[in-house]
Formats: sequence, C-alpha cells, structure tokens
Amino acid sequence: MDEHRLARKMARMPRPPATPDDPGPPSLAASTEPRMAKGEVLAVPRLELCVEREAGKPASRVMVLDGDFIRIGSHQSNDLVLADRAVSRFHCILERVKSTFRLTDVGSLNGTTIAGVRVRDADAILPECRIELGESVVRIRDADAVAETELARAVSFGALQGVSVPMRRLFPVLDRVAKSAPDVLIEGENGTGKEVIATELVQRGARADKPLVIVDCGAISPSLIESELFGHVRGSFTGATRDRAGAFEEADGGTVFLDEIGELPLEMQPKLLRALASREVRRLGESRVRKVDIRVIAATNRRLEREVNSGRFREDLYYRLSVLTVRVPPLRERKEDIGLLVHCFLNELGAVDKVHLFPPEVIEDMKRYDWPGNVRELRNYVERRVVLGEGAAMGAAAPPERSAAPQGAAPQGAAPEEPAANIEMPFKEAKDAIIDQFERRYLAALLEWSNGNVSRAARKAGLDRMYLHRLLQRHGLRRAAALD
Ligand SMILES: Nc1ncnc2c1ncn2[C@@H]1O[C@H](COP(=O)(O)OP(=O)(O)OP(=O)(O)O)[C@@H](O)[C@H]1O
Repeated sequence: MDEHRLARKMARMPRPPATPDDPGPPSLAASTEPRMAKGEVLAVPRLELCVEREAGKPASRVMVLDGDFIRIGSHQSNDLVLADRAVSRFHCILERVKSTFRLTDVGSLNGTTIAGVRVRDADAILPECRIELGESVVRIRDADAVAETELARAVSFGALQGVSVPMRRLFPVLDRVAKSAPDVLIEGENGTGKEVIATELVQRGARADKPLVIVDCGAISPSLIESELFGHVRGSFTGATRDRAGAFEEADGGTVFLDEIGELPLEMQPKLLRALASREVRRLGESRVRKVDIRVIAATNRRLEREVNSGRFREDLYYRLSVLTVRVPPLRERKEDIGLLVHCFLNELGAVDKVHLFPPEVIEDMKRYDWPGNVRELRNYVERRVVLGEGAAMGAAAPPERSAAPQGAAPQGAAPEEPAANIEMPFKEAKDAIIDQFERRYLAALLEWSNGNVSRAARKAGLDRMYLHRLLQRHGLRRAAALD
C-alpha cells in the first residue's frame, strides 16, 4: 500500500435509518436518531468580563458574553479585544468547566499571570479572579443574567454517545451544523470522537449518499500532500506513473474530511486556502483548473491559535477554517458519560454478558481516572477488561497486560528474554530477525502506551510520524493503530 492509500480513506455513506429519537435512559442498544427531538432548556450564567486596565491605563469596560469559550487577544476576531500592544493577537482562552473556569495561554509573547503567577494552563479558576495580560487586567465573574441553551433529550447523536450536559449541549449544535452544511472545524483532544462527529455530520447532511474522502494530513509526507489533495498528472514527479485525481476531485459532490489539519505543512497552507476560497483545484503538473463542489470538514487536536502565534499555521487559513468551530470536550470533563460508553462498547464488542465486570464501584474507579487518551483509551480499557477480567489495569502508568497488548508486545518492566543466537542462519538474516523482533515489541508497547494514537507514539519515540506509519504497516500493527 502506498502512502496515498495509507492516509486516505473513501467511503460512500449510507443514510441512517429513519427511526424516532431515543430520549430514554442509557440502554445497551445505541440509539439512532436521524433528527433531534426538541430538548430541555438549560440556564447558564452569562460571563462578565471587566477590563480594569487596558494598555497600562485604568479602564472600566464591562462585557457580558454568552458561551463557555472566550478568546482574548488584540486581534479583532477575539471575543474580548484588548487594544494593548503588549497583548498577543491570540493571547489566551477562557473556558467554563462546570462552575469554574480554565485559562489557557495560547503561546502569547508576554504571558498571562494570575495573582503574580505566570500560567500556561490553569484549572479551577474561580469567579472574581483577575487575569493580567500585557499591560491590561481583566476580572471575570458570573453575570446576574443567564443565557438559555438547548439540551438534547437524546443520549446519542448517531454513533456519538453522551449523557453528560456538555455532550447533550453539543448534539443540537451538531444537528444544526449537519443540516446547514457549511465548512466546519472540529477541535478536541485525541480520542474525543472528532472522526465520529465528522461521519455523523456527513450522514445527516444533504451529501450523505455522496463520497466522503478522509485525508489524514499528519500521515502524509510533505512532498506528497499536494498531490494527495489536488492530484497530479503523469511525470509531474518521480513515481507519478499515471494521472491521478486528488481528494478534492474524488469527493466532488460530497465531503472532504481533513483530519489533523494542524499538521499541514506551512508551504501547503496558502494552496489549501485558495482551494477553499475558490472551490477550484489544479492537479500537480497541469495548468487546467477544475471546479469542485465539496463540503470541507477539518479536525485538529491542536490549539490552532497557538500554532498561529508560533508561526506554524497561517492566520488567514485559520480564519477561513474557524468560521464555524465545534469543540468536543475531553472525557475528564464529562465523566458522567463513562457508564453509558462502557455499555455502548460492550454492546459493540458483543460482550454484553460481561457487564458484571463493570459494577458501580468499578465505574466509580473509572470516574476517578483522568483518561488522557479520552474515549479511545476508555474503549481500549473496556476491551482489555473483557479479555482479561478484573486483572486489567487502567491507565498507561499501570502495568500493561500481556494478552491485551498488540501481538509482540513485551510486558513493561519485565526483563526481555535474551533471544538465543541461531547459528543455523547466516549472520545477516539472524541479525535482521532479532531487529525485526525488537521493532515489533517496541512498536506494540509504544502503541499500547499511546492507546493506538500514532501522533503521540511518534512524539514519544522521537520518530517521524510518517516513518512510524510505515514501520507499523510493515509489522502488521497498522490495524492496532488505526482500529480506533
Ligand atoms: N462519544 C462517543 N461515543 C461512542 N464512541 C466514541 C465517542 N467518542 C469517541 N468514540 C470512540 O472512540 C474512538 C476514537 O474516536 P475518534 O477516532 O473519532 O477520535 P478522534 O478525536 O478523531 O481521535 P484522533 O484525534 O486521535 O484522531 C473510536 O473508537 C470512536 O468510535
């Protein structure tokens, strides 16, 4: 399989069956609801931001904002714009998490401080807190007024399960996005369900029976990405033995899902921007321009604001992509979903009879853990527990289980057995066999650690992501990496 195939999947999506919503309690059967039922209304306190100093001068500007995700910076596109040269274009993000806030500095030049302490990521910030950025000071508090937001009654949005408030707030948003069919950016940590969301958006939209082409921008070497997206003509580069349509052309009439958009090489970004704006593509090595009719869904696990600040992502492309952004909360902020997800995975695994392995006290233990690998890690754990029973351990730090690890993994901590030297084999073959064995074990353990996430694994191992993909493929471990 060449790199193109490796990184690109194409699917024709069947329309979901027309069944009514399932507003009932979590059940073993995942509900399918092609249309959202009108849900409850949730009152959320509005957020009041008081600018007490701006660019070093006293100020008394008050802004009352709806929404739980507020961007602060000097660029006009922020929710709170500070006219302060010491404030970065995208300086920090304030997110409501239940009754507190999280503050994230997105790589600002001069930093963000709270009570004199410089913060990068600060959780559990309480109302009345004063944030200092540049030569400005902003105080946050819950306003008296509340905003009303729709809360779905259904506990799933197709394959996306969730009983928690953040997820049931997300479902109506997704429903509207699916129907209105604009380009959309999905932001969320690894394993939070971005690809599931993209698939659901397609299935529920007008392009459901048209092609969906998935491009993993992080899995394609920079030299091939242009041809991958826009195609090439024969002879346009070494190895281009025939004309080939790119993802945009293949998806004509349908959708392109650009996964890991934050990994797109900088030099490719203006070309993507042009294609997004004009809906035209030009194959590599050809002057002819082709019109394409596509919807683009992009996803990222990076804070693109941080990438823009650091110069790794173009500001104009960021604006183009982020016109409509959907944010998926990490699992640690919606642990109420764990019980439902466990049932859903048992159901998918055909292991409903193993529900006794997840009694309430185990679910409570699971809620105490933070799930850095999010739903993917949870799913892997459910699978392990089904196979190993009560001995399965949660978390990457816990001793991994031999049978749960992908084939070839050595138990962590155990001294690897010295392989016997096989002098019946020529030296080179014997050496290659041992290296092969080592690679398999190393990669399998690495995948186990990263919960199948290739980007994380590549970073941990200090390997180029594309090279790691090839290694995994060579060792038949690609499925373990791509399965979830
Ligand atoms: N809310 C959910 N309900 C049911 N399954 C989920 C949910 N979220 C994620 N999953 C499952 O978790 C796994 C990871 O999901 P997915 O690949 O969509 O995550 P992702 O955010 O795209 O990850 P990455 O950024 O690493 O590519 C999949 O097996 C998916 O089916």
